[in-house]
Amino acid sequence: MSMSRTAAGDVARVLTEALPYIQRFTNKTIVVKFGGNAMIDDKLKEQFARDIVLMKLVGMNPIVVHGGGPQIGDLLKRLAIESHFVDGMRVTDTPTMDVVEMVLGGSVNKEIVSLLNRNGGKAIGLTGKDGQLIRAKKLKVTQRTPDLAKTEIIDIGHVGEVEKINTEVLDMLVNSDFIPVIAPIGVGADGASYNINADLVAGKVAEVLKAEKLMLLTNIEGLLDKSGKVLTGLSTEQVDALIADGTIYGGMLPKIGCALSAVNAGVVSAHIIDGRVPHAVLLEIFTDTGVGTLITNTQSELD
Ligand SMILES: Nc1ncnc2c1ncn2[C@@H]1O[C@H](COP(=O)(O)OP(=O)(O)O)[C@@H](O)[C@H]1O
Ligand SMILES: CC(=O)N[C@@H](CCC(=O)OP(=O)(O)O)C(=O)O
Repeated sequence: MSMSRTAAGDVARVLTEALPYIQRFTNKTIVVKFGGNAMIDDKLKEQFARDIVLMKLVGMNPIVVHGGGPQIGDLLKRLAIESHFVDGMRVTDTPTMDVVEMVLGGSVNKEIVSLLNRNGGKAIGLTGKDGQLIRAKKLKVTQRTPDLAKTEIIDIGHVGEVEKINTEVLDMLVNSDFIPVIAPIGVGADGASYNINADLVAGKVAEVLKAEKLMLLTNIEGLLDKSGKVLTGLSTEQVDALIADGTIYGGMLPKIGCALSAVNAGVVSAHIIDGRVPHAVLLEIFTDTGVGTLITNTQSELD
């Protein structure tokens, strides 16, 4: 197939632009959270898989952590089990936990593994139970009483927080050129299963592996301000103010919380990216045009 001179020029420009990024990120760990909402379109899923495989082929170490909230919601609905959220976390009773484990550890995880493998990668799917990858404990949630007079602890069931990530399993896989695909299910000291928000797992994995980047793919352009405009870059202090005034709420709360704690723990940058944009991952990694919101600890990165 022949190419016009302009098209060839465009391709050459894009490839040249990619070169410094390939050099900068060789051998670096990049944790990508694939959100359940970004996972709905077949074409986007295929493009996502190709982007991850490409990263691996040029020498980066991508690690995928996936969500599956909408997919869990669909099965719960078919089973006529009601579900609701507190601060972006699904209240998880025992029947709900069974469904969460079935959907995240089963169909969703295997679909992503299979997509990566079909596109030339070597992917291995894991839940936090495999090799005790994610040790978890029950998450304690505090909420203000309706009269706002005091805070109280509320029970949201089998929802966990990460206690420890067992990096041994991940190191072993990455050193053998596998792409780990992690479902956000934790295991307690007694073997119990915990439902963990996928953003929180991705953040912790990025922290313990001292990742270069944490990329959170979602179904919105990025972090929006009060007027609905994307905030392209912001520092930790700015985020605190946006939470306090209610601009950040619901599912964005755990996302921002984990992005902040990751950059505070040494991850170079965290990105909230619009997973509805074709090849969003590729654009973020290999081009000068960032997509979405960048959160970093270093002011210079934002200038
Ligand atoms: N300031 C904000 N900017 C953008 N989205 C926000 C903001 N505050 C709350 N949200 C909500 O957070 C959602 C993203 O979280 P969530 O639905 O849990 O995504 P995912 O399934 O990808 O993890 C957005 O679709 C939006 O409804
Ligand atoms: C505790 C909690 O809320 N767990 C999530 C786990 C899946 C998830 O995080 O999926 P998304 O990233 O697609 O939202 C849930 O049950 O939906």
